[in-house]
Amino acid sequence: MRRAVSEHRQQVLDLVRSAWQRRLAEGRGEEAVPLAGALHRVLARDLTAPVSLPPFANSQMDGYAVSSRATAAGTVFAVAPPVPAGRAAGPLPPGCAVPVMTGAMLPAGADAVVPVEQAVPDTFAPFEPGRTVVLPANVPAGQYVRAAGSDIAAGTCALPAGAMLKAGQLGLLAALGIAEVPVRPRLRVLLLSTGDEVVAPGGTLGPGQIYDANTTLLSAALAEAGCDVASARIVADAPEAFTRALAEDVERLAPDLVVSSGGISKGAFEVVKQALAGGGVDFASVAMQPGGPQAAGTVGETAFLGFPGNPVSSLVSFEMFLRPALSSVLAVPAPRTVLQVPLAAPVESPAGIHQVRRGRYDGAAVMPVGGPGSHLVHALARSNALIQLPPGAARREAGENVEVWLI
Ligand SMILES: Nc1nc2c(c(=O)[nH]1)N[C@H]1C(S)=C(S)[C@@H](COP(=O)(O)OP(=O)(O)OC[C@H]3O[C@@H](n4cnc5c(N)ncnc54)[C@H](O)[C@@H]3O)O[C@H]1N2
Ligand code: MOO
Repeated sequence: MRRAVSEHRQQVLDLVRSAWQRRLAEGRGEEAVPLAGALHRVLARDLTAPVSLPPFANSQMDGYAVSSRATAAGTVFAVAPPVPAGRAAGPLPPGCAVPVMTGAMLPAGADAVVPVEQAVPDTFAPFEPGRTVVLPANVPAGQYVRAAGSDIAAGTCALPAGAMLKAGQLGLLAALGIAEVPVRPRLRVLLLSTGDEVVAPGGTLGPGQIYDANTTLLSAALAEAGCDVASARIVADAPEAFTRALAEDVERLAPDLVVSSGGISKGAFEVVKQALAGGGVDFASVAMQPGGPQAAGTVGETAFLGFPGNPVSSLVSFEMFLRPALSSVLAVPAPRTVLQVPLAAPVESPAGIHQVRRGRYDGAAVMPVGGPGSHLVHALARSNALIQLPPGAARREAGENVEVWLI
């Protein structure tokens, strides 16, 4: 009896949730990272602004700082010495306009700025005593002034716990002078790619050997999803070697989750199955293609997921089971965008199985790329969408709407 996709997804979700709760219970729920290393991390707690932004009233334009009240009475002003950037402005002398450049501190007593284009003359000349400038009458108070604290006031919440730190958020923290950020830890994952036939890229292939795609593919998928891939290596097709490598790496790296690829189906040399069957890991056949063979459970106290060896099966397993669990438990990564879009060409899928085809979505329709085969990495690389074909229909016609996940 094949296991439903939903049932396996629930098991993976439960495993990830327990792994995460275990991590939090050990008091490893927060870490401090330098601002420069905080991209795509999640804020662990509310951050309060230590200073106001802007920190002082400053000019929004290159122009003349004036007292708005003085512009009601007269339009000719003596030009005072300019305020250099990064220096404190002195008080506004009576009857004067002070040249200020964008961002310069406003002199005390000035409450408005007239852009230089609205002045006569309309360009700045080097400072010289005795120069005058004509400004428009009745300049409104506050014109082109960026008031202190008008963006954020010191002592208020700058970012809430759970905020994803992207360019805008990191820019705010930098502007606030915050150099170190408390972030949630990443799920620590250990990756083991099994197979006597697989050789690391750059190595020499012997007869019957292929390059190891899964270590790179799954490391990238996990990293993109915000996980910390603590170690990723190839393990030979020998159960003792696998058990030893697993025990060593778990001891050394204390991962929250172990992910393996290969060695879980029906062959004579299924290393993961041979090493772990009869323990805390279930070996199941999920009604999904690719990604039918699946393993899930715990090794000791560590969560364990075994993905099938075919590279597309590995990635589809990650997308269908692990990634949604990470989104749900850790709030990172953001769930995939799901769309209902018309098929650009008909597709057939086996009865009773949830098939996941790769496709290219062009903004209007999705075109299946390559066939259903789970070895088709070139087709995968040309795709930007997973086409979900749940059991129920053996054939979908061009123009029929299907669910796609943008990847
Ligand atoms: N009699 C049956 N045979 C198979 C079944 C089945 O139900 N009955 N299921 C098939 C399905 S579906 C899949 S998927 C695979 C899964 O097999 P395993 O997870 O045991 O994986 P392996 O046999 O180790 O490898 C499968 C395939 O993938 C290649 N591979 C493995 N690792 C890598 C890697 N790191 N980089 C690139 N390619 C890799 C490997 O050479 C094989 O071609 O089983 C089917 N068989
Ligand atoms: O389920 Mo396998 O993953 O067809 O290729």
